[in-house]
Amino acid sequence: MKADDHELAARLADEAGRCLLELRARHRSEVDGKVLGDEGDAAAHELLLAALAEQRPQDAVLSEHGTAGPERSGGGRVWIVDPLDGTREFSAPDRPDWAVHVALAAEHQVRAAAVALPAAGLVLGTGSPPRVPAAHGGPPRIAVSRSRPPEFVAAVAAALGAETVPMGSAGAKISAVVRGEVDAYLHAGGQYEWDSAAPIGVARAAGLHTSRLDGSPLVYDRPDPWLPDLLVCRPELAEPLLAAVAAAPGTPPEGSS
Ligand SMILES: Nc1ncnc2c1ncn2[C@@H]1O[C@H](COP(=O)(O)O)[C@@H](OP(=O)(O)O)[C@H]1O
Repeated sequence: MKADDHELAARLADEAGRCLLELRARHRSEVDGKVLGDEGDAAAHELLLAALAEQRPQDAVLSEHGTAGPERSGGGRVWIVDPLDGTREFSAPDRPDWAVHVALAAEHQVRAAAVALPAAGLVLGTGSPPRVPAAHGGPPRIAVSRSRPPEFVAAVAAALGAETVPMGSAGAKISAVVRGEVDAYLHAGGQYEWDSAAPIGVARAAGLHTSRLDGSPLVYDRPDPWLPDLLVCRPELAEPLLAAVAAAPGTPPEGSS
């Protein structure tokens, strides 16, 4: 770990977020959503890869849009980045639920991370971990994908007397747990390491529970970046949520990789 890895993660997430905001403002009325999303993905990816090549030339990089730097070597330093998480939401007018993810993993764990929420003017990072607000006291609120909520989530919510809150972007949903806007985020059905590495790093640093849906730890920098399910929640909800997931019909088989 270098002393300023936390600071670098936060600065790069912020810079990529500003680039995306500027692009979105400039092109909003001219191009369709798909083109805007593709341009945003490419611009933020190039910015992050150029900055990491300059600042950390000896580290490997795994981005949603390609790899760079030295080969990944089981457990070495690797930056896992998602230049634009929530591309669909970025491409829609005025939606705030999209994010930039920058994480550094070593020994298969996230060691430093930052998530920019550019539309909210926020960067959450491990350098000064956010404080999770006190529980709101009402029924638990579970964030789920807007477009692909897991089928079993209704049964899980019913078991806990919880309500579900559809939202885009894994980073925005995990940040919503960190910020106390919801109490949990549950995902199944598919995702890659870059979708969760940075926000999971921030959530852990903030003291939240993070795991796979079978309760096992989230492991990063594996040869195959497929990481299909996860749970982030307030610590007191982990046990009841994991039990409800295990009991719900149609949940992923244990340890599904
Ligand atoms: N079943 C699935 N398979 C692959 N990726 C998925 C997925 N469900 C969600 N994701 C990815 O996870 C991120 C958050 O999705 P959602 O908003 O539905 O929760 C999105 O990343 P990108 O926007 O970076 O592509 C999306 O592509």
